Amino acid sequence: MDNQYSITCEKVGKSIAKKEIIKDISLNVSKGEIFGLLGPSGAGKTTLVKMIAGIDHPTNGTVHVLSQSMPNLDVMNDIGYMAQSDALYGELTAKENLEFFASLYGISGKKQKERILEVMGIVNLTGDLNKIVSTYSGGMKRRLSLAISILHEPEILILDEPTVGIDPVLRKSIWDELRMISDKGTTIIVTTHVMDEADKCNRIAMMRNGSLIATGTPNELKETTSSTTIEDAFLYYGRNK
Ligand SMILES: Nc1ncnc2c1ncn2[C@@H]1O[C@H](COP(=O)(O)OP(=O)(O)OP(=O)(O)O)[C@@H](O)[C@H]1O
Repeated sequence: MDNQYSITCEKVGKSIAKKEIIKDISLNVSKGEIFGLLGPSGAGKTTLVKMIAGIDHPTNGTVHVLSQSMPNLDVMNDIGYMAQSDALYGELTAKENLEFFASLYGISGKKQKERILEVMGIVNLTGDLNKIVSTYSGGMKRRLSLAISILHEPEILILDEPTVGIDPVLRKSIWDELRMISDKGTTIIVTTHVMDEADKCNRIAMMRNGSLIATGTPNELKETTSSTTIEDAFLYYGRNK
């Protein structure tokens, strides 16, 4: 196994109830990259990231994360996963939510207190630490979910539509946070259907109907298709593949 990559998918396929949802996907993600999976609703982004996160099995092919074949319980401790819908305890405060998840990761005592303050600082929610989560706005919940996913300082961060339903100002602040996290060496996979977000990734894989239609840096994809925007490049590949 070539371990220059943090994540490798080789000929990955997934069928559910005889329907082929993911078709023959191969991709590599390098350490410290922000890798975007871009595609319309139903393209298969969530299904693919669940297999990378080790929550689901491929029907065909292999997924390796940190050189280990997935699913693998040990590697799952090195992964932070933020699902599409927030998995938070609404009746508890943000601090209580963070304490619960920190305990699950075996972070306790002084380290737990420090880390909770650190991640809430990163997502700009320090002043809201003691508020009940059900009183949070949608954007605040998304940011709290992000804080939880990075609590244990995972090497790999998998974010399924982290900015869906979030206004442009908050979206920018989340992207600034992601850039900061990746600069520290964390490998990030992020799914999105927002074309201008894809432009912020180091590399993108464009998905449609369960297949990859193109992979490259945003500039490569635009230059190869003589497009000025990622949206035009996506439309080009959609027409021609
Ligand atoms: N458990 C399941 N049973 C049957 N079909 C499923 C199941 N999970 C996903 N699918 C189908 O697989 C396809 C891909 O779904 P997936 O959620 O991976 O897409 P997506 O690109 O993440 O879309 P979105 O952006 O809307 O979340 C869809 O057609 C969906 O209906």
